[in-house]
Amino acid sequence: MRKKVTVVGAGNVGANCALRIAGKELADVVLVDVVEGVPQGKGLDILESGPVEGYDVMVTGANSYEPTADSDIVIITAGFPRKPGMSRDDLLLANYEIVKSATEQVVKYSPNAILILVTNPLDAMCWVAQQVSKFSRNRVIGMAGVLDTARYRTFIAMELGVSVENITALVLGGHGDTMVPIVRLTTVGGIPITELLPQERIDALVQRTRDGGAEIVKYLKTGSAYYAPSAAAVEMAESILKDKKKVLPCAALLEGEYGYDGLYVGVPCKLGSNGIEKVYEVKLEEAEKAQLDKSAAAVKELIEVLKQKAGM
Ligand SMILES: NC(=O)c1ccc[n+]([C@@H]2O[C@H](COP(=O)([O-])OP(=O)(O)OC[C@H]3O[C@@H](n4cnc5c(N)ncnc54)[C@H](O)[C@@H]3O)[C@@H](O)[C@H]2O)c1
Ligand SMILES: O=C(O)C[C@H](O)C(=O)O
Repeated sequence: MRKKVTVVGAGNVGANCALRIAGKELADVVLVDVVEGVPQGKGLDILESGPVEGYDVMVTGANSYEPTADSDIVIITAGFPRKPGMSRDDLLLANYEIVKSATEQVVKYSPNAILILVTNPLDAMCWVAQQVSKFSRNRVIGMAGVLDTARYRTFIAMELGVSVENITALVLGGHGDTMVPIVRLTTVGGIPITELLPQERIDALVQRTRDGGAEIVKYLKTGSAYYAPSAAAVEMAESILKDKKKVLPCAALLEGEYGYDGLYVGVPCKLGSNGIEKVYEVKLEEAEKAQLDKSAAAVKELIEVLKQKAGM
């Protein structure tokens, strides 16, 4: 039977996720949004691209969750994007309400689905979805590390004038200003980046990566990035749908790994048909672990706010 993916939120990220999933013929797609007509119109528009592009899957849109029943994967993109001057954390309480209600509906109709969260602030929204769904941690996964790593790889490739395909890198931690690109494990065609660039250039690329989301917000003014984010979310969905077992940085609920418990933090995970099939614990140097601690503490602070203000 054909796979089914629901994308909640038919805005910039959601619609591009739907388009990419259809384009790769990964699954039938149901787009859901609260705005009447938008998911229906965008769904039909994507469907009508099929004859030209040469894909053949069903794409529909709805304002309710009945049509989403028995989805294999649900990608949650519903919620406000930030505007210039805002941090992702400023979206916490507004997007909490949205993610909570969307998750309740999703779970009702697709109790066996794997959830991929995109809505910001990402790590806190993963926690909300996991608390509400009560799904085991392998089935509630956050998209951030694939995007952050993609940006880091892009900037390195631009700096060195080499193919982005040659850059292997890993970004750990929460999807915020404290994310942790691991320079020590960054290679260019197998060569450590530390042998190719002076420290101050590396530091600048790391900082640009940390500011990567804000850089796009500054250009766009009305919202945030969506082409690279949708590509990243769909890479994760593809690995799950095709049981590819790719090792990708994902926000995962840690249960003691890296010394954290009950927190979503970006770490390398194996993604297969059961969702997160393994969390990899990379040996970190002291300074790297200190940075990761700082990043995890920032995520924890948001969870505390949710516990206090929203009674989660
Ligand atoms: N994790 C990441 O790396 C990452 C990357 C990009 C964007 N984001 C986040 O993804 C979210 C969406 O970004 P966007 O650019 O697509 O925004 P957008 O404004 O284009 O789209 C959001 C959509 O959500 C819909 N929506 C609102 N409440 C809803 C609900 N209860 N049910 C269903 N749909 C609802 C809106 O109507 C809108 O169509 C933002 O929170 C943004 O910060 C995260
Ligand atoms: O920066 C944002 O607000 C959106 C997203 O998290 C991103 O990194 O592009």
